[in-house]
Amino acid sequence: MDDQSIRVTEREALLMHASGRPGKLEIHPTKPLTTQRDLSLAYSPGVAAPCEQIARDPNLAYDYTAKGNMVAVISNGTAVLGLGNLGALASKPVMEGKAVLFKRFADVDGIDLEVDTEDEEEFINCVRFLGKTFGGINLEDIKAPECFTIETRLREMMDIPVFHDDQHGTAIISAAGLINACDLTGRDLKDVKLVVNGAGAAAIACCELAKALGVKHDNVIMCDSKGVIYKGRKEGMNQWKSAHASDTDARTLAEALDGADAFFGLSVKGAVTQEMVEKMAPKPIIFAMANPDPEITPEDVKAVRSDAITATGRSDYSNQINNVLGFPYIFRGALDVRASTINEDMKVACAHALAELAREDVPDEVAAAYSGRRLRYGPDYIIPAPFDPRLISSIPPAVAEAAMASGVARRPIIDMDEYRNELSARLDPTASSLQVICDKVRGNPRRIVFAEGEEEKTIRAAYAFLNAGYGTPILVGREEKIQASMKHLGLIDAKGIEINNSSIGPRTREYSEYLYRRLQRKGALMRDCNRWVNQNRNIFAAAMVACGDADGMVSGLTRSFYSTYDDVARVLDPAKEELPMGVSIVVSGGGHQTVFLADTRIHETPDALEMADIAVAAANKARKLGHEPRVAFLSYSSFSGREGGRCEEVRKAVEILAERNVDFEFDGEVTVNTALDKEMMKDYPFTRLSGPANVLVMPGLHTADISSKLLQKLGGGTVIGPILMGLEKPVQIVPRDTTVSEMVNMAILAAHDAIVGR
Ligand SMILES: NC(=O)C1=CN([C@@H]2O[C@H](COP(=O)(O)OP(=O)(O)OC[C@H]3O[C@@H](n4cnc5c(N)ncnc54)[C@H](OP(=O)(O)O)[C@@H]3O)[C@@H](O)[C@H]2O)C=CC1
Ligand SMILES: CC(=O)C(=O)O
Ligand SMILES: [Mg+2]
Repeated sequence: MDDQSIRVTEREALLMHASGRPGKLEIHPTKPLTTQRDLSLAYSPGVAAPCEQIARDPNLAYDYTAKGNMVAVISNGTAVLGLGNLGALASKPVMEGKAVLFKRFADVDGIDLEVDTEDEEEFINCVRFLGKTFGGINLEDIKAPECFTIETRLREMMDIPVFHDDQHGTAIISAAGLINACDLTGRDLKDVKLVVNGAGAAAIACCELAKALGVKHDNVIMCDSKGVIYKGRKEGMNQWKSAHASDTDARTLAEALDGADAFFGLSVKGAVTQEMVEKMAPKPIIFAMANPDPEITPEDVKAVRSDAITATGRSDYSNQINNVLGFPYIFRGALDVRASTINEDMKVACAHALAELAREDVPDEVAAAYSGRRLRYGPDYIIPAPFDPRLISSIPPAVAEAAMASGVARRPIIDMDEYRNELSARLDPTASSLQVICDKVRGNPRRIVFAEGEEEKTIRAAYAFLNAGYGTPILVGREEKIQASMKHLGLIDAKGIEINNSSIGPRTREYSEYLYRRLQRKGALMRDCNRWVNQNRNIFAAAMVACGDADGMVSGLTRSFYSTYDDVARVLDPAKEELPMGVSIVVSGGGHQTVFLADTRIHETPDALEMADIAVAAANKARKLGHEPRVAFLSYSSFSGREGGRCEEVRKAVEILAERNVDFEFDGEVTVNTALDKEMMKDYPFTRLSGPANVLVMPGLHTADISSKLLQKLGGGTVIGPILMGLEKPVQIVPRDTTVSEMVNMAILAAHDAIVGR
């Protein structure tokens, strides 16, 4: 794996799938269902009205139901990744995964359906009769040759796009990669000698699209498990393989690869050896796309051919040729024009759009996300990376335009620029920004000390932090106890974790002296400092950070926030001209609305000046995470003019900010329902806020803390934080009910602060 690789263990993957609500999906209603009236509208009797309308005009299903944004991911589990025929049920984790990728990358509502039959006819009937429910059908992991007949017949029968992702998704991405790899190695597609290993769903489709783009039939050799598919071969053949049989003397993959320019691996792990690669033409193009393990690893290629361009299907190497770059965006474009099908023109348009995007200058936000990697068009960057936020606004328009031009769009898009804007707004910038943060930390690993190092949750978080490549975790605690816990937890290969016992650590004396210098005139004796450093793990950890032995610290699992914070405050000061405070990020609406709440940590009853400072710091944080801040100072009334009490204090904060000439919108005092509602805001046409607020400055800590926790417990949103800000060194204090993932996230945020400053 390359320097940026994120390693995950089997155990971590199982824990992730089993934690909380099992699996990766749940369903959220989009309409309120709280009152009798809601029920009467959404269900009987109200629901009769849309039913009757749709019975009269089936197109209205797109207006009155979720059909138009819903894609079924359907499999029978006969070719699960490269793992073989695992059956319908065992394919469910992959299908759930594809469904969440639809949502994450293109805001398409994916739902997985596992159909328990290997009988073609039964499968076809099942999908066909379910078809009315969906705007599109994504067939997945169905083995060849049945997949060809199944898809062809369903496409004939159904009036919505039916797309076998392993065929066409893979074909589109590999074609985009091939176009660019040829460009970089000075080859013309018509001269490329291509070897395809595998003759199943993915391989046949990749080969067909490559030929459609200009690769000559006579220049392609396809192999399957029995070797080269040559003209006249009888064994293990079918009509789809026959169409690609070549006139060649080569009989083995090794013979086929001798002198070949390019290789597509769509077969199984380890099918290619270094000796085979050695015999390929200069600057060979090697796409080893079997999942999860490629036909040959990039390391093995590099050891024998430093001139090769390599790609795999995995996210932990450069050049990921995986259909995740295609299916979310292809369906997005197809659904948005209500395409009746996904045709060749749409696929070719998608391949070209991907290839072109990789050649464009990579904007800072994307470059930051992959810091450490060379993200300039070249051998290590032939195809956009999956987290590139430009994909959503670049690929669906190309697909939609091709659908319109080829006459399969049932609702053409009139204003393409407007459409691009709508597409960008579909992605929650918080998710992309957090990804940027994670990748930045992986490119600049840091040392993070976990004060409660003997706790199982902490040990698991440290292990995950290490394995994901974020840096070196330091656990404060007794070595034997931590080692025993690691053994009990089955955490192997944890060599990169450091353990530091506060009472016998090599630098304990320096830490005590440091503390004494700070506190000697504040009533502390040297022996107090010795005792604190030896016995209080928060003080010890904070001293490590203060003395430069760690870049940041995480604690909070076993004690209340305030007792942890008080310990830390004995060792570390607020940053110069900054106010220590907490910001909680609330992501709701299925990831489509993000608000920042502040101060959720420190100031019990902030005065006007403090509220103004809190607003500035929270607005900066929002901006760093990709949101243009609109700050609302909250209260229980809107622009009431009430004198005295909190309302007046809040209004004063607004006045202070007005005098400061800040570069973001703000206003108040305002109630939270007005602040978040464009319509209610219209009652106050004079307000400085041009849209719903996304930074909410709370009038006091009680309301801040209670509302953020209520949102977390009852609101169905995700609450990140509170993130502690304004200390001279990065410290994060997690809530006692934190999860391992949240703890890792906090460690990442501490590491990120250490890299970029707070
Ligand atoms: N990176 C990506 O985006 C994608 C990657 N893939 C990967 O491609 C592979 C195939 O998937 P898919 O087409 O859906 O599966 P299929 O079951 O349809 O096809 C598998 C093919 O692999 C061939 N094969 C098996 N072992 C060997 C071998 N040792 N040498 C040569 N060929 C062999 C089989 O040969 P035979 O016909 O003789 O049985 C068959 O033709 C998987 O590893 C999958 O993960 C698939 C889709 C997307
Ligand atoms: C990526 C994918 O779809 C597969 O490997 O089957
Ligand atoms: Mg697949």
